[in-house]
Amino acid sequence: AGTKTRRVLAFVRVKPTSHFAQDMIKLGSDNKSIDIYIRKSPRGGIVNNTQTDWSFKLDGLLHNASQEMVYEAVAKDLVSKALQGYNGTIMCYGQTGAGKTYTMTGAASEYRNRGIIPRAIQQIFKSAAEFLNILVTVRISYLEIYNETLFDLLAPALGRGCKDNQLTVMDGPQGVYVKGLSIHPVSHEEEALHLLFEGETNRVIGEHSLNKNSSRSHCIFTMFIECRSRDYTNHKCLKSKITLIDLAGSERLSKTGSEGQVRIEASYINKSLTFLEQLVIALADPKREHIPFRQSKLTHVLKDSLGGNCNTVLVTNIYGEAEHLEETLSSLRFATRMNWVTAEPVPNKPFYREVGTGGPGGGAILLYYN
Ligand SMILES: Nc1ncnc2c1ncn2[C@@H]1O[C@H](COP(=O)(O)OP(=O)(O)OP(=O)(O)O)[C@@H](O)[C@H]1O
Repeated sequence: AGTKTRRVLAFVRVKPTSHFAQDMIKLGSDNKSIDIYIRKSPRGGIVNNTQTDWSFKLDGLLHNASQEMVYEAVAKDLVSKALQGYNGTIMCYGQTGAGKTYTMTGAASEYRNRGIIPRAIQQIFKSAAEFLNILVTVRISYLEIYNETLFDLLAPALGRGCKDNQLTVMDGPQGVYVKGLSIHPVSHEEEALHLLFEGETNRVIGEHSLNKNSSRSHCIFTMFIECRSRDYTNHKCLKSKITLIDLAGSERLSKTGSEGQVRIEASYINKSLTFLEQLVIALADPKREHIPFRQSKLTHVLKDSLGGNCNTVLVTNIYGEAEHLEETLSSLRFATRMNWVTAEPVPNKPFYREVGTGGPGGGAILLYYN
């Protein structure tokens, strides 16, 4: 019997605009393809040398889609699978200002504009409340990678750049983890949202010509989920994690007019995204023996999420305007590279948890074994 395989799902979300370049960007009527046409320019240029037409196949095109529609298409199934023991990763990639943070976290202005993270939190706690015999526990961490340094967004007191408290990526027997990163148990939706909000306020935000509130870092929000029977004589547990990643924006330095610190940040961002791309190319090649996970902090942290046993979804955020076509093309190329075939994820194995005094959730002494 052949091994079952699945693809990493690739969605593209087009930022709403009144200047959509209809003659250059054609969206497939089935919402599963995008064609790009670029007229040859006598001056040449990066995209104007030989090829003028491109066609990209996707798992879903999100155009004029509400936050709710995006969540339904991209995240809902992955989150319910997580409650059945499957790990899940959703990652937003794209040009600066194209809507990654809007997609992942959302806009605070209106409740209906909340993004994937708050909706995933809501789905988990809503499902947990509906499970009669299963107790769900959730823990949260929020990591930021800024200029190749790791920061704990939920423990700002440790200080940005404080040498004594540097976090490090470690390869452990249960996979990759970040040593020193705080992990917070949460028992209801509001508590989780509060942590998300706290982390958001600690992010590094910069301003440049394409985005007034530009995320200058990669941010990784992780929910560690554990499901166990409410029947205390049965200590079987099922563990999974959902990793939600808002990558820093790819950008051309000339376009954003960046200088000084912003320029330094941009070169770190671009370098780590290039390593991410190299990683994705290596993962997609079945003949490749060496997978370059350790090239950057981002690729190392994402080792399990991208290379491991995981449902993975990529959302590529693009602009619809002609002036951004070159970056749009490069983002779409990344999206289709990401669309590689991978092994079918399997649910994590249940394990037994010995509960000491205090009972489940109440300061129990915990021992893990498979
Ligand atoms: N689909 C959308 N609908 C409405 N507003 C949007 C949408 N996408 C993005 N925006 C708005 O555009 C602006 C830039 O978006 P956002 O900050 O999400 O971009 P980004 O890709 O995260 O950029 P960076 O990489 O610079 O952080 C924000 O004001 C955001 O609210």
